[in-house]
Amino acid sequence: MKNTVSTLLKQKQSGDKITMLTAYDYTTAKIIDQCGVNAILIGDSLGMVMLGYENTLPVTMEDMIHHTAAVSRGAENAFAVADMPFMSYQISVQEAVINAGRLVKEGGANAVKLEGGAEVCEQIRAIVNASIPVVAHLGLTPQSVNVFGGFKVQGKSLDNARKLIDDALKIQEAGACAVVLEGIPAKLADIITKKLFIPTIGIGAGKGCDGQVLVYQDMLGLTTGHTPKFVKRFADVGSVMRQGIADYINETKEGSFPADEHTYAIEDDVINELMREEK
Ligand SMILES: Nc1nc(=O)c2c([nH]1)NC[C@@H]1CN(c3ccc(C(=O)N[C@@H](CCC(=O)O)C(=O)O)cc3)CN21
Ligand SMILES: CC(C)C(=O)C(=O)O
Ligand SMILES: [Mg+2]
Repeated sequence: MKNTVSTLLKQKQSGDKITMLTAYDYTTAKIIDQCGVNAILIGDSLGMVMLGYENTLPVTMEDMIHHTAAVSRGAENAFAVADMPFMSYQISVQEAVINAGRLVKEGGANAVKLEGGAEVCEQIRAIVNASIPVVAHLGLTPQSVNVFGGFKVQGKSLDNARKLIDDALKIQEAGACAVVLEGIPAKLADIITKKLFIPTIGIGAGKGCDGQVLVYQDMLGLTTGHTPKFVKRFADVGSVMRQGIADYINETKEGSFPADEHTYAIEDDVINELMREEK
């Protein structure tokens, strides 16, 4: 059965932790969906993990629709949430509604996610009024990387923490159905989670949140280089891939691949006739 906004709300109420992972393509979405993950995020992190950009800022609406459509076709049960890319919702409320609508209409998303608090409440209200569920995103909001001066933990000072609590209440009041809390102290996330009736989904925000989200390449050991402190590697799929690819190279070079079982046969009289003609 397809998960919905009310499934997630009931999970908060009953204390059943919400699981969310990112996906950017059909094959991966299908595996994640079949495992029983509650929600799939088509994150604008795709700019970094799928397209190789330095940050999420270059990601376009076309990129998001392309990947969201692929994931939606694989998300049979999981609630599919699509990120609104940088500059697709900041300029005006009208543009925000148009772009949210495209992610649902052309991408098949069940909800959209956008970054920010008080400053995007008008957009949240308008998108929700258009019958599109909105997930908010507070704390280390990666689209603000140039303001933060890097991917830095937020909400450590009293003023900043107060602002985040206030933003959380405001986005809830504006109609958000859930909120991602990213890169904030666990004890602050606990306070916000207790104050809100909508579910909080944490990434680098501790175990007190109503759910967790991770980028799947991070949790499966597919990403290299610096990984944020909040990443746990649940498997080392990167090593499995490297070994499989090394074996393919070796067996192809030495001639043991392809074997008879990977090869198509032809009737003897057909091949004999062909060979006679070739002589
Ligand atoms: N692969 C991947 N995983 C993610 O979680 C992710 C992306 N990409 N791209 C979009 C954003 C960017 N994110 C990031 C990226 C880096 C840090 C990071 O390195 N943080 C420091 C915090 C240092 C501090 O302020 O104390 C860390 O060391 O954890 C955090 C979030 C989260 N998102
Ligand atoms: C890290 C998550 C929350 C995200 O916004 C993304 O993957 O883009
Ligand atoms: Mg994102």
